Amino acid sequence: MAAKIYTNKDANLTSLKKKTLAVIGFGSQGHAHALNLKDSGLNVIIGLYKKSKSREVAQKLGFEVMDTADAVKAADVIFVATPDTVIPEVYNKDIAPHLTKGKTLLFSHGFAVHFKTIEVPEDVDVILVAPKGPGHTVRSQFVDGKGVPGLIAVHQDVSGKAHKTALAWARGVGCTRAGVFETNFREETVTDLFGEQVVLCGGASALVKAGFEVLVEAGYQPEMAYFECLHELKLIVDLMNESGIAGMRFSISETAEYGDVTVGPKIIDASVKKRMEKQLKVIEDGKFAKEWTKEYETGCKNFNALRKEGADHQIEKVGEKLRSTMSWIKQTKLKKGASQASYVSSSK
Ligand SMILES: NC(=O)C1=CN([C@@H]2O[C@H](COP(=O)(O)OP(=O)(O)OC[C@H]3O[C@@H](n4cnc5c(N)ncnc54)[C@H](OP(=O)(O)O)[C@@H]3O)[C@@H](O)[C@H]2O)C=CC1
Ligand SMILES: CC[C@](O)(C(C)=O)C(=O)O
Repeated sequence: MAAKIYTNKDANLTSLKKKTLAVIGFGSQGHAHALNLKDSGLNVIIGLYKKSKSREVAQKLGFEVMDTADAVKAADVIFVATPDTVIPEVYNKDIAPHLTKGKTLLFSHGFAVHFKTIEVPEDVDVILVAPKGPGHTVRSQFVDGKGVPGLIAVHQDVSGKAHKTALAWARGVGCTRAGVFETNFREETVTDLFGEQVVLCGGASALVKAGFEVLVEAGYQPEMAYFECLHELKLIVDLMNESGIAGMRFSISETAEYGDVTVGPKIIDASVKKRMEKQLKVIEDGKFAKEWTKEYETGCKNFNALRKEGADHQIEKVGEKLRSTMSWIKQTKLKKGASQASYVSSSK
């Protein structure tokens, strides 16, 4: 049987009305859920640590900001929106001690629960609402009257209402405008990690950079390489997003289409697929989660070096120059150390 896709007609906000919703962390997902839920008419408070750079941003946006433990005490539903690696310390210190019977714990990624970096008590509901898009897009789409599709899952249903709560939250953040699909924590966690590593973030950026480098190293202008390998990628992906790969092929030239179907599979060939399968196993058996947790716990030395290498790449400098003439492209100047929530689409 085909899986049900929930939309606005299947979901209402009733089970969240008269409840206090705490969003712990005010970063990419946190600010988006908090603002969208508030604009949906719900009562949202923010929990942060004392020195958080996002306290002031959240206050300016009209939220009551509390210390994490106080927000957990005051709330009926607690959305844990801190980085996955930080969840264990925040959870053990400020969340778990105040998780009384009847409360609901909510995540937007199943990492901590599935890989058991935390232990949840038996007497609370544990649910997942995972928008399938970056937090800033969850907010900007909502402000535009649209929504990012999402996943819901129930890990623990003590109240018998966990599914309803998840659907109501998905409605409040705008996901049911686009479509919500039910899954479980394992499937969400594994597929999300696979997608972001192999295709969406890791795969796409490595493909773009490799194409850029091949052209530049062969003596072509970096500007040409940028347009061909990065700028136009969005335009092609937009067509795929609107009407599938077949729809994209309808718009491109026949010459491009012939090259697409004959050359593409030689570049992304069976050996690439084999490595994808291998990475899926690494994710499934928890090796990736272990590696990432260890990297975080030992100071992120390798991660920071790779981040710097990426930020210093020639493609970033060329891109900044070329984007400056296209006023309709949002010119986000990323300030090191700034709150994720400082790049925010305004309230309705
Ligand atoms: N980024 C995304 O689009 C997506 C994220 N997710 C999931 O959402 C969750 C949050 O990730 P993301 O939004 O990227 O996180 P961010 O890094 O953008 O934001 C994390 C927030 O947590 C705050 N924080 C850090 N330490 C603490 C603490 N000890 N107590 C309270 N708050 C703290 C940070 O404070 P400060 O502001 O001071 O830095 C920040 O506000 C993760 O589970 C992630 O997997 C799921 C789907 C997509
Ligand atoms: C693609 C990255 C993502 O999985 C997402 C925006 O959904 C993430 O965790 O940030």
